Amino acid sequence: MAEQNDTNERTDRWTAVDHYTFNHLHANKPSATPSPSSLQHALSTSQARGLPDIAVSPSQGKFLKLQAQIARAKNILEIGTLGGYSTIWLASAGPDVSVVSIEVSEKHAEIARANIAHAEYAERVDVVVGAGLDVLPRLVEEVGMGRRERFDFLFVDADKENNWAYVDLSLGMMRRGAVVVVDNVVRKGQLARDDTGDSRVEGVRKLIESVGMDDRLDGVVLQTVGEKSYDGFLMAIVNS
Ligand SMILES: C[S@@+](CC[C@H](N)C(=O)[O-])C[C@H]1O[C@@H](n2cnc3c(N)ncnc32)[C@H](O)[C@@H]1O
Repeated sequence: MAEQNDTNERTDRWTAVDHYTFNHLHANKPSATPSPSSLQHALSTSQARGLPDIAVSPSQGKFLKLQAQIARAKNILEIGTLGGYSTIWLASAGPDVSVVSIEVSEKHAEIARANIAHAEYAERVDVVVGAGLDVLPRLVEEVGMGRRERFDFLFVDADKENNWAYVDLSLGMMRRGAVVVVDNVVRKGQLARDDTGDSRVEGVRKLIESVGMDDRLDGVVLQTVGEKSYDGFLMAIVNS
């Protein structure tokens, strides 16, 4: 029965709503930023180069852009670049926005840089190749030495096992009132189970429980459905 979704898989209805709304609110709008053609280019070159189809959806990308604008973010940190699709959305939050995006794969980073350049954001985006756990301490040191500004916005979308380590490390270089967004935290509802044996679910549970115990952060999880199935974001604000 079409209206039911017992397996939590994507449905045509969720996809149709995403397409309908995104087409009206962005893709068919002449003034849309980033340009729909640059977004499509990023997705099609990523697919042609064999990257997995695990970028945020168009509507989720726009949500990230709007969240960054609401936070008046100028310095954005992203962990997990893939082909640069979400990076392009984040860079589009304003002409004075800079993005540092950390990616462990040299190949992904190379594709991302080309996609970001095609979208005309290369001057404001630095794709850093390396494992998040190696790169973040270097950035913390640079911020501590005053060689780099504090970040206003963090988007975490890499290996889920290290979600909390990424947020914990990044807090040392974020300003008070900064926003943290972590993708893929609901995982088709597996989040509420403690017996999955899935290290990614365990990574997300550690994130949720750690944020809940940490007075530096105030957070919430929003469940989402859409063309990328049933999942959700953790959003938090940095209190201190
Ligand atoms: C879900 S994809 C990112 C999607 C991208 N944020 C988007 O929406 O367009 C996850 C990316 O994280 C990268 N990654 C995995 N482990 C990592 C690590 N330890 N450090 C940095 N990046 C990592 C993967 O290579 C992959 O490109």
